[in-house]
Amino acid sequence: MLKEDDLITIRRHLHQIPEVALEEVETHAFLMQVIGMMDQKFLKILEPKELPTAILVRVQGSDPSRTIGYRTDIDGLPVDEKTGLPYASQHPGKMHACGHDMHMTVALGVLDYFASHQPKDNLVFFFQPAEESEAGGKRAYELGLFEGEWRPDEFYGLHVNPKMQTGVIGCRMGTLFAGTTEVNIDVIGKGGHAAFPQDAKDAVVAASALVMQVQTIISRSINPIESGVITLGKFEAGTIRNVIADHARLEGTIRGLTQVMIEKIKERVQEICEGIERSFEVEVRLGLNQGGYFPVENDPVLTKRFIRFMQENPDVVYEEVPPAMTGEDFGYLLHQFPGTMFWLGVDGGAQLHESSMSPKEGAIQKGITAITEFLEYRMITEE
Ligand SMILES: CC(=O)N[C@@H](CCC[C@H](N)C(=O)O)C(=O)O
Repeated sequence: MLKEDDLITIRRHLHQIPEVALEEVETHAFLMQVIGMMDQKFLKILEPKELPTAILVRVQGSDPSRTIGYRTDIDGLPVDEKTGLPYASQHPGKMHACGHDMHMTVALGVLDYFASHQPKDNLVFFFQPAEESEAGGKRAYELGLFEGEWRPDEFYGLHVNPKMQTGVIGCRMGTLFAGTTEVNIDVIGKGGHAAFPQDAKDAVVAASALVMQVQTIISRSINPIESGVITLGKFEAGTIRNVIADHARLEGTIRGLTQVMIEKIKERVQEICEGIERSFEVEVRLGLNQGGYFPVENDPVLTKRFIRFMQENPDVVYEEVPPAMTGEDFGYLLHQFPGTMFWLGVDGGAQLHESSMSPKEGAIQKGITAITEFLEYRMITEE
């Protein structure tokens, strides 16, 4: 059985080897190594060749009435780590700035427990590549990885929250996280000499106007009682100060707590792009890709039971939370299977995706305890 010190060693190693979506080769190999050291009696492992960095592990139940799924994501972000930790990322420009190293470690701890304490129900653990982009959950589903004995009747998963106290479990009925849509915009103008703007179609000016107009969608086009976000996090254009740029590239993300909100924002972005084309005499190519990042909607019955268990468990501090504008492709899996997503507090100082985000490792054992106790309780309840 993995002890708390082992789990911390595992987490630190995972933290040192972040890999971005669909490139999680070293992470996959290390996860397989740790899983391989567990008691194998009740385990069956699936390494799907169509999604080579994914791993599914099935734990055979002793008297199963259902199969319960538990998902962790495994990818890192293209962020240059600035924590100064002795076990900081060894992969330049990449970091577990979204805490997936913590997610994996908690999942390994829960799996290790059930590998040596046979559960009553079957369990399926899904080590999922590509949460931050490339929709790994949707890919896995569409590849048929959850068919037959791998099909969960219900699915659970967590996300760390650096703004909550270490080990606190946070959840809510209904929508927990927003749905997201990736936005890619290419503004194509005409380059020229900085001194002769009348002969060019400046892509920087057109793209800048586009950025400012897009920001009015939230303040002017949507009901202020409802929630939406549009962030254009990347703007690239130009080569040198005295050449007017012929091309600008914008990349961003739209977020809404309902699909209706996402559709409304998408429609307005499209209209603004058309307007920019006319007013600046440029071409605007808009790409919108939701991929599977649906709003994360918790199942009413399962989530009520989950919340009640956490509220009544003396080993757990539980907090009711508001919905968050973070996205999660677990939203896609929760559209296919009923389930619950929840936060695990890690008191990490900086926010998710910041280069100085540093979760408190005390959350690992607290998370494992809360989840294993919940799963054991779930297995003795009828419905
Ligand atoms: C928890 C978290 O931070 N998730 C990501 C998901 C990204 C979704 C997609 N690639 C997009 O940007 O639209 C997030 O940024 O919320």
